[in-house]
Amino acid sequence: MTSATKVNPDLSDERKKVEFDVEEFTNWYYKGAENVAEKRFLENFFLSDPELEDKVPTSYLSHKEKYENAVRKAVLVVNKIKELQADGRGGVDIYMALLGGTLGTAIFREANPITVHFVMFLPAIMNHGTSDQQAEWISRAWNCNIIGTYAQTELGHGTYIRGLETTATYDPKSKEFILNSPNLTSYKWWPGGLGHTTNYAIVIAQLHSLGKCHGIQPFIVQLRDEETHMPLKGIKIGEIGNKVGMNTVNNGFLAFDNVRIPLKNMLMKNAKVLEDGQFIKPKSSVLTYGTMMFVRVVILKDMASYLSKAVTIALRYSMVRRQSPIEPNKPEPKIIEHVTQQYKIFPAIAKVIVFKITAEFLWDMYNQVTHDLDKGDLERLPELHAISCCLKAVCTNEAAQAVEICRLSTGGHGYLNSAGFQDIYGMVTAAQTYEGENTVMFLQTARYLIKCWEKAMNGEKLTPTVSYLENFIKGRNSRQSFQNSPSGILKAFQLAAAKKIAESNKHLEERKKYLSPEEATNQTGLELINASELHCQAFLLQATIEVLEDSTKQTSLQLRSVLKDLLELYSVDLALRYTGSLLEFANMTSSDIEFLQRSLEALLKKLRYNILGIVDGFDHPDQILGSVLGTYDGNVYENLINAAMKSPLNQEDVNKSFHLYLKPFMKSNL
Ligand SMILES: CCCCCCCCCCCCCCCC(=O)SCCNC(=O)CCNC(=O)[C@H](O)C(C)(C)COP(=O)(O)OP(=O)(O)OC[C@H]1O[C@@H](n2cnc3c(N)ncnc32)[C@H](O)[C@@H]1OP(=O)(O)O
Ligand SMILES: Cc1cc2nc3c(=O)[nH]c(=O)nc-3n(C[C@H](O)[C@H](O)[C@H](O)COP(=O)(O)OP(=O)(O)OC[C@H]3O[C@@H](n4cnc5c(N)ncnc54)[C@H](O)[C@@H]3O)c2cc1C
Repeated sequence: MTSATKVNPDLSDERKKVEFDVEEFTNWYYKGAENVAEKRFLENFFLSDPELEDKVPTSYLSHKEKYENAVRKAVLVVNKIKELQADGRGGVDIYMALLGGTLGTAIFREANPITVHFVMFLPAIMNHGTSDQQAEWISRAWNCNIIGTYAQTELGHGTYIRGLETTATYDPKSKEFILNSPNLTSYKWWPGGLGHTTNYAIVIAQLHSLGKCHGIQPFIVQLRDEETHMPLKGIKIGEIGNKVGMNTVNNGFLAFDNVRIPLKNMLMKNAKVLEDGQFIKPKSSVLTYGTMMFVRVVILKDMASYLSKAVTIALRYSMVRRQSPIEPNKPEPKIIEHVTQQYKIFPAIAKVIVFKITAEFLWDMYNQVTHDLDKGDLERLPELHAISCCLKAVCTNEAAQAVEICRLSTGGHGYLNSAGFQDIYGMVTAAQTYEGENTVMFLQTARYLIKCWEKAMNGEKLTPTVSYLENFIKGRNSRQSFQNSPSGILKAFQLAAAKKIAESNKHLEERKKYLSPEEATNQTGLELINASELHCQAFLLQATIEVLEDSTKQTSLQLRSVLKDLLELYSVDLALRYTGSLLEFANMTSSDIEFLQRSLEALLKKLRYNILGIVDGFDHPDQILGSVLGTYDGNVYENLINAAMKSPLNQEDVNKSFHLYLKPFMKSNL
């Protein structure tokens, strides 16, 4: 962690003021010293390999060079993982660490080009394949003998997947499916790695058999020859072009012209087609959507990781950058002394902890529900779908906003690629759209909330994430005055969510009197989103309060007290961001707002000298941060000039454009 160079005294002075044991926080954050040791081992194992180091910063590479460099590294990384596994080290977790998160993005900067193979292609075979299909494909895919993608989205449809247009028509004579892209809008568009990396895909297509359409189903399709990598007959394939971020991913397009695949290539764990073409329905049609749910769950953890990098860069920089005297005739202070600067960064640090805790909570819930599904029990599937949709939306939206604020908090230098924000921003903003566009995700949760509301009104028992609606109906919370504490703010959010759900339902029902249910839902969309967001914020706070309470029982008093301050900061900031809803629905008064404002300011002050310990405790080595502004030693000005010198333009004193264009132009103007 410590750098060999001399640490900027401004930063070393700050470190002396931290009142808790940073290593204790690190062990708490990563759930044990063993996990920390493993994390550090992995970081060192991968980041000390000179083959994985970029001689020229990747931002100076062309689109093609970036891609080729990323594929080279992806192969190296998987080979290194196999090396570790041969030594009996690690399992699936190693892959997770390298597909996204901090280690993966440190190596690839923009993204790992084969992430979709591991997080979607393989899980789709595991979730939707029969045991025979798993036996045929899993080990080849796991060993990367074949590399696949998940081809669902088309030029014309991404959200409304029932509207996909690619067809898979069963031919009982040859016992094959014939895949076709009937028009331009049916071209697959976006799948990660599809352009030039993958040779297989899970293709989601409309199944036609015996003259009937049976809706979308997953098929495993070979796209390229395993030796030559040439696209197979009838397959048109390419890359969709460069993007805001994630440029190493090679997202692609794909079209089929009478491509035949055998019957056994439809993934048939749920729905089935028999040899004679008869279609056997799945237990539930939404089981086809399982792979998307898995990724929505892992995205949350990813958001905590990316944001933890952004806040580390912003805070360390703010503790060495000096600008603008606060008192006339006094020296220029560190910019962190400007209270507005503290407000830009401290609440975002609290968010990292809240997102991480909730991500782990959701991961446990996902494992429980999928375990139940394997036994044929689908009861908690709608609840998991609903909570994962709104969490994906809130956490990616908030991470994107917070990363941008962190960038702004570093002024002009933050706009440089070498500051590291651009790559982080590219990753978090992509997640607002992929795996379900966020507005659509909020509406999915709202659909569930309205159903729960109706159930609760009928006196039916609700599942844990919505049980507060029962309490509301029984009138337990409604008369309470607003309490300025995390649990008081939680109650206010639950009350506001319940009232907003009730109000949306009322307006929905009114509209249903003269509109179709679907159009009534459309007209009520703004309120439904609002209800969904309030519900999600309540859940994030509740999960954090419960986990913090439990997990800090064994920690030192000093650490517990800082974590308590961070939880208070998170909840006070949350309440202030939602004063409109809380004033409207949760017995909040204007004097409560004034009090919250004072609490916010007091908490910023209280955390001022401990907050560096938290970002240091995230334990990101300089290579993970990849930022000239965030290095542990705080020598930002040396880093800035060193990074500038790596610009290809700085490798010569005079660029040829001077002789070609500028000189003739400047002389002719004489
Ligand atoms: C550190 C860690 C590193 C980690 C490692 C890095 C990881 C991070 C890298 C990732 C990299 C990925 C790259 C992006 C990969 C793509 O983006 S793949 C493409 C993803 N596409 C989408 O998500 C499309 C979004 N659209 C949809 O999900 C659905 O079509 C919609 C919006 C839910 C609508 O579908 P629909 O059939 O019209 O559904 P609808 O009529 O609204 O509802 C029908 C019923 O199904 C239910 N339902 C809908 N969906 C589901 C579901 N999934 N489950 C259960 N029930 C469902 C509804 O609740 C509803 O239930 P009822 O109310 O009727 O009881
Ligand atoms: C970086 C990246 C990687 C991706 N990787 C993959 C991949 O590997 N595989 C794959 O199959 N796909 C992938 N995708 C595609 C992605 O899943 C879709 O882009 C996403 O689901 C949104 O669909 P869309 O593009 O059709 O947006 P649209 O649905 O067209 O959204 C456009 C607007 O319409 C609104 N809208 C649409 N429907 C509704 C509704 N019902 N109610 C209210 N508003 C609505 C949306 O809110 C949005 O504002 C990727 C996308 C990106 C950006």
